[in-house]
Amino acid sequence: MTIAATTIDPTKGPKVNVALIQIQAGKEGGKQDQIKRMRELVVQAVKEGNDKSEPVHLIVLPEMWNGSTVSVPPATYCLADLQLHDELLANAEPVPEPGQAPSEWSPKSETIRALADAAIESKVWIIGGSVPEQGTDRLYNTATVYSPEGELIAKYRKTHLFDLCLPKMTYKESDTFAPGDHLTTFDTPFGRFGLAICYDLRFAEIAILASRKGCTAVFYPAAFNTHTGPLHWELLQRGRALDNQIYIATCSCARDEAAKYVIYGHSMAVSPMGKVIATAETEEKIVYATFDPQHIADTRAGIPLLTQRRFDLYPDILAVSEGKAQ
Ligand SMILES: NC(=O)CCC(=O)C(=O)O
Repeated sequence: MTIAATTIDPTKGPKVNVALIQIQAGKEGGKQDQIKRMRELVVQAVKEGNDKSEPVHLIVLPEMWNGSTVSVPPATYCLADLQLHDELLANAEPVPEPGQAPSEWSPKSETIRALADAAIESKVWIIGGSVPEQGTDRLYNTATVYSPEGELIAKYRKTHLFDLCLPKMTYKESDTFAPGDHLTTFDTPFGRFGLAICYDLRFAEIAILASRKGCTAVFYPAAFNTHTGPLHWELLQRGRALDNQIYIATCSCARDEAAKYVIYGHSMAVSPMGKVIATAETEEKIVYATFDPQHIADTRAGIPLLTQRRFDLYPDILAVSEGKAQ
């Protein structure tokens, strides 16, 4: 397998200003309250960017931010609590396909429509975090992307589900959700970007492929946990950025210490040199970062990983894992 490089060039083009909205989810109120808060924060991010003369081009929301109750917070997929399934079903909605006209969207797609409206209202690109998608027969953990015209540009169903068995916690996201079956990149006037969700960050291949396809950055809407977060969260992001010499950005929900699943927070942007360029603590906050193609160029010129890669020496990784090659 040759992972072909692309002609899309992340070392050229305009800078892009991003805002990562670390929204508080699930503390009180319901889905409509979450949607209302999301819209306020999008407006605030755009205003703050304009006030600083650094207009925000692209806004990111976290994983499962549209959840509702105190007792069963979003991103709590531990099916030891059977209520959870009902909760996710209650918040789930159909997610249209990219390119489908908004007039054809289901009236039940409330979060999707609100995200599209927010993009139009603020004339900004939005990565709408993820929501529970009601598919024809299964639920998916699905992220979406909107243009400033409110078009649904891309849709990504989490491909690696959070099934973890640690001494202090067991999660089996795959009991609730079905995995997606394809990876996603999307194009904007300021470059190509990769999109994945939370636990996907642990799978290096997604960022490798995104970088080979010419992405400037990979975005991960997320809701990491407080057991693994302290050791792994920043390390994974810096590793993904450094290996691929691209930007990496995560957007988490804010922390609620009283929740059953305590979210780590610490939304973050990391440079191609592996430096944390912007981050939050645990509270609700908007994190701002600028991605500069020239910095990608300088990093790649100084440490020429791309031209030194020896694909002639690397075996066909997929074939090896399938037992078709050694
Ligand atoms: N929502 C998730 O995918 C959580 C992933 C996580 O916490 C991890 O340790 O991995």
